Amino acid sequence: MRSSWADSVANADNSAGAASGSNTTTSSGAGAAASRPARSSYVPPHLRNRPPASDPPSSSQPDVVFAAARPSGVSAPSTGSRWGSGGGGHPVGRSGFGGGRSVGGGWNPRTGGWDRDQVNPFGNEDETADEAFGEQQNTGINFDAYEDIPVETSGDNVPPPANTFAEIDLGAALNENIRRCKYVKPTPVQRHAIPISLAGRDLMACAQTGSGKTAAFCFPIISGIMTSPPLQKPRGARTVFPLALILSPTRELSVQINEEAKKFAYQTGVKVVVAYGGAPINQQLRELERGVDILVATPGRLVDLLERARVSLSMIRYLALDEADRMLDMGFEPQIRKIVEQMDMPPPGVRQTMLFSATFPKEIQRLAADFLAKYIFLAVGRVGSSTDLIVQRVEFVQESDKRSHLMDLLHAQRANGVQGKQSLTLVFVETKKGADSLEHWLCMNGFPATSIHGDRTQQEREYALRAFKNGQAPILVATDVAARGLDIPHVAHVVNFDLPNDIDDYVHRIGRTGRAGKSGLATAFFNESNFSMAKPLSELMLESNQDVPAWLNQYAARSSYGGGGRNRRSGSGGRFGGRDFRRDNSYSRGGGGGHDYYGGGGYGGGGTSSGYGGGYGGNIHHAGFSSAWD
Ligand SMILES: Nc1ncnc2c1ncn2[C@@H]1O[C@H](COP(=O)(O)OP(=O)(O)OP(=O)(O)O)[C@@H](O)[C@H]1O
Repeated sequence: MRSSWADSVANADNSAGAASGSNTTTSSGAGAAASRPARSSYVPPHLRNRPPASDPPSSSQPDVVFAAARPSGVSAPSTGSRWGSGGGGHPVGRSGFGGGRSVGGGWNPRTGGWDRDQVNPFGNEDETADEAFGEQQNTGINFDAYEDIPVETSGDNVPPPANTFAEIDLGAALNENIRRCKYVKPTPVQRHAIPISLAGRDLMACAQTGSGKTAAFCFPIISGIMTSPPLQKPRGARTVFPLALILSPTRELSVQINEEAKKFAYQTGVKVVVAYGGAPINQQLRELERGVDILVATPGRLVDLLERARVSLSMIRYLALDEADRMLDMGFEPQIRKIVEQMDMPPPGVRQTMLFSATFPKEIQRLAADFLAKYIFLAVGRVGSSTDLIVQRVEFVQESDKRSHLMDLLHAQRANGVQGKQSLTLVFVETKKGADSLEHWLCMNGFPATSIHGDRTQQEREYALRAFKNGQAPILVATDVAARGLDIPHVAHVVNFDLPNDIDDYVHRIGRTGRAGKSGLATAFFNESNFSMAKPLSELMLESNQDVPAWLNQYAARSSYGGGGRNRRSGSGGRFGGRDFRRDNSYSRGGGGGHDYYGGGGYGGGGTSSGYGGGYGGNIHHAGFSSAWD
C-alpha cells in the first residue's frame, strides 16, 4: 500500500474491523465452517443483551422511511437551473457569467446564436466556480492513487499520452467545462484514451471502476463534433440524424452519461439527448426533434426508435459502448449487432468506435473486434482488476444468518459514525424478490432503505436512486441493475449480501465505492453456495493487496479451475493474464471476415479489410512502478 492514501484506507479498515469484529455468527475458516453451530432463531441485534422493554423497535421510523422510498406524485428530476437571464451572444468560455435561474438558454458557438433550450447543467455551482477553482481543486480526489498504475497499450502507431488537459487540444468551450467540473488533470485512462481518440483511432479501453472513463469517451466526441465542419443533415420527415451514439446497458447509466455529457457539452453547441425504456417515448421524441448531435441510449429503446424510423444512424461518426463487455455478452449481443451491423450505421473504419469497460473477458474482446478497425487496446491496470482503494472483506456467513449479520454491520457503522448523514451503503442481492424482501425487513427494523431492480417501474427506480443519493434512504438494496457505471458520491460501503457468480460482476459491484481516488469498503458474505467464486475472489483480493482469509484460500485450493460462472481469471492462465486478446498466441479466428487483425497473430486469413500492419506494437508504461504486470 502506498502512503498517499494509506490513512484513509486504514480508517475504512478500522471501521470495517469494528463492523465485523463484534460478530460471532461468522466463522473464520473452512474448517470452522464444518463445526458451525446449529441455526438459532433470529434476534435482531438491537434487541440482544437488553431488557425487552428498554429498546423496542422503532415503529415510526421504518414506516416513514418505507413510505419515503415509494413514489407518490414523483416529479421529474431536476437537471439544474436555467441559464442566464438576458439574450444576446456571449463569448465562449466567459467565466462568472449569469447563474440566473430564469428562462434563458446558452450561447451556441456552432450556430453563432442563442440557444433558448439550453439548460445550465452546472446550476449554481458555476457561480462559485472561479473561487472554487484553484482553492478546492478536486477536494477529496487523490490522483496519486492512480499514478503507479501500469498502463498497457497495444496496436499500431499508438499516439503518446498527454499529462495535462492543456496539452490536449479540446477547444476553449470544452476546456471551460472541464474547469467548471473542477477536473484539474486527466486521470490515467483519460491521458491515454483522449489522444488516441482525437487521432481518429478506434479504441478498446479497459480501466478500473471510478477512474473517469465517461469523460475519456465524451471529450473526444464533443471536441470532434465541435471542430468538424457542419454537415448537411438530410431532411427526413421526422427522422433525426445524430452524429454520435453512446450505448449503455441500463437506463440509470444512460441518464447519468447524458447528464455528464450535457455538462461537458455546455455552450459548445453540441446537443445531447437521452433515450431509454420505461419512460414516455413521446417526450423523448420531442427532445430528439429539437435537435441531436450525441444520442445516449439503451439498446431496446434505440431499436424501437430505429424501427419507427425516427432515428437514422447513417451519419454516425462516433460510436461508444460503455460497459462494452456487458453490451456484447449473450443478453445484449443480438440487439447490439442489429443496431451496429444491420441498420444504416457506417461500417468500422468509416465511423470511429470506442469500447470502454473495467472488465473485458477475452471471449468478449474477440466478439468486440468485429466492431473495430485497426484498433488500439488500452489497459490501465490489469484487465478486470479492482482498485486497491477499496478495502475488501469476505466473511463466512450462512444463508440463514445473513440478515442478522447485515444488521450487525449496519449497527456497527452507526455506532462508529461511518454511516453519517452522507455515507451510503449499497447492498447487492441476487433476486428481485430478495431485494424487495430485504428492503422491507430493513425498514421494519429501523433502517431507512429503498430498493432498485428490474421489476420496479422506472418511476420507482428513479425515485429510489434519488432517495439514496440524497441520503433520505441511505441504504439501497439492489440487484445487478445497479452494479455497473453508477457514480454515486458518498457510497462508503458495498455489501455483497449474495455474491454474484461471476468475478467481473463482483468487480463492478464493489466499484460503486472507492471512486475518483476516494477510499471505500466492500464486504462480501460467502458460504458453500459460493464455492466457485473462492478462487477468482481470492486471486482478485491478492492482486489488489487485500488480506485474504485463510479459510477462503482453503476453499480456493479445493475448487477446480473453471468451476462455475465465467471464470476468466482462471481460464486466462494466471493472475496477470488479462490483456489484449490479440497477444494471445492461441488467437485464431479461422477464415472469418473481420475488419481488423494482427498479422502474425494466428489469424486465419480471409479478412475483408486490411490486416494489422506494422507488426505488433505493445507498450507497457510503468510510472515508477514495477509489478508482476509483465
Ligand atoms: N479528470 C478528472 N478529475 C477529477 N474527477 C474526475 C476526472 N475524471 C472523472 N472524474 C470523476 O470521477 C468519477 C468517476 O468517473 P466515471 O463515472 O467516469 O468512472 P468510470 O471509470 O466510468 O467508472 P465505472 O467503471 O464504474 O463506470 C466521476 O465523479 C467523475 O466526475
